[in-house]
Amino acid sequence: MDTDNVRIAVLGAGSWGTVFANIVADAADLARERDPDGPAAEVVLWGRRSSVVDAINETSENPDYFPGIGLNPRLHATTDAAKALERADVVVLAVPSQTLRANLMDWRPHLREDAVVVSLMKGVELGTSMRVSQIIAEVLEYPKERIAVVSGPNLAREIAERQPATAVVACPHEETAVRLQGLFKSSYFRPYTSTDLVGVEIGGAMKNVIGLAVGVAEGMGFGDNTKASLITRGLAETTRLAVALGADEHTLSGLAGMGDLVATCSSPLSRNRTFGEKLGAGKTLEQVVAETKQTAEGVKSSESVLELGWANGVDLPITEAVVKMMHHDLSPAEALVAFMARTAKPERYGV
Ligand SMILES: NC(=O)c1ccc[n+]([C@@H]2O[C@H](COP(=O)([O-])OP(=O)(O)OC[C@H]3O[C@@H](n4cnc5c(N)ncnc54)[C@H](O)[C@@H]3O)[C@@H](O)[C@H]2O)c1
Ligand SMILES: O=P(O)(O)OC[C@H](O)CO
Repeated sequence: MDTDNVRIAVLGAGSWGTVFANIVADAADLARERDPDGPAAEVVLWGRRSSVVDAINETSENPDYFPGIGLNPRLHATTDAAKALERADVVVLAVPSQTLRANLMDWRPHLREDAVVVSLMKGVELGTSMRVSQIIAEVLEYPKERIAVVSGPNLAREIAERQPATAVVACPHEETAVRLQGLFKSSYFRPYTSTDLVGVEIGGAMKNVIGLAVGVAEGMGFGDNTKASLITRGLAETTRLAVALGADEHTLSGLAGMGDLVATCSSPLSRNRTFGEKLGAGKTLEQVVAETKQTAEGVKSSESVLELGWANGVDLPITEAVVKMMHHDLSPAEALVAFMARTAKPERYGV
């Protein structure tokens, strides 16, 4: 991949795809401002719905997700995936993790053979327990040098408002991560690089599951001690799984681990935390599902994460409680009793 006149396609015009495309367009403007004769990046956003795509092109706004927030006027959108992917050097994926495999099969014929593919997704596939980068590698048959992930404390709405934020761009091939970092760095978005793809992806997927648990605690009326306990033990659980899968434990105390966990578990903007909160406050699962219009990845990924834990001999008690509440009719009150009755242990993350 060359950074000269790079064409970037962002696939998925939901909340994060829209905001990320905007970051990249703003980053390109900044690069142009600094070096008017230098290379220029061009960004195109693919969305399913023509009403959203038309609004972005005509008003530089995504009225469904961020009414009233101006997007970069250079950001162009299309409903034609083939057109978005035409000549795209970098393809950024922002659809729900559970639909990705089918989406990639459709998009595969239009992808350039040498494109770099970047996942913004925070989930683990049901049925296979594959991380998103593994799905990409399998479906597209791309080498690891051309598959990257961006993750971190990135609540889309705050970044739509151009509030300062940080993230991690991870790729086992450091050179790719550094090139992407250059393309994604704007005045308000600061990406760091990492080569620990596994740690970054597991951190992103598991913070959604722990966010659900913290939301349930919030909904049940518990205070900060309970939430801090879940966050801290949630991080221990996340680290345990990530390390068992080959990650560096330090990644989990970074932005894609603790950083994202804290943002998700503290913020009313988090869909996962909000989902859990409604359940904890007494709504039925059916009611909460019906009210949730956007992707709350942790609901489905809790099951695949738990299976990943079982397959690797890793105990994931918070994840297990979440799975029982989300999929096996265990009430939040019953989950709490079972959780607190567990055998006493030392604090180390490894147990
Ligand atoms: N929203 C955030 O703050 C945020 C931040 C970082 C990462 N993420 C991650 O980004 C990913 C996308 O989340 P989002 O927040 O943009 O979700 P969203 O629900 O806001 O948007 C999802 C998008 O995918 C589209 N979509 C749904 N089903 C589809 C299908 N079958 N085929 C193709 N497209 C489909 C929707 O139309 C929508 O445009 C998730 O993995 C999420 O965890 C979200
Ligand atoms: O709204 P959530 O719970 O999907 O979280 C959004 C981002 O992943 C926070 O970093």
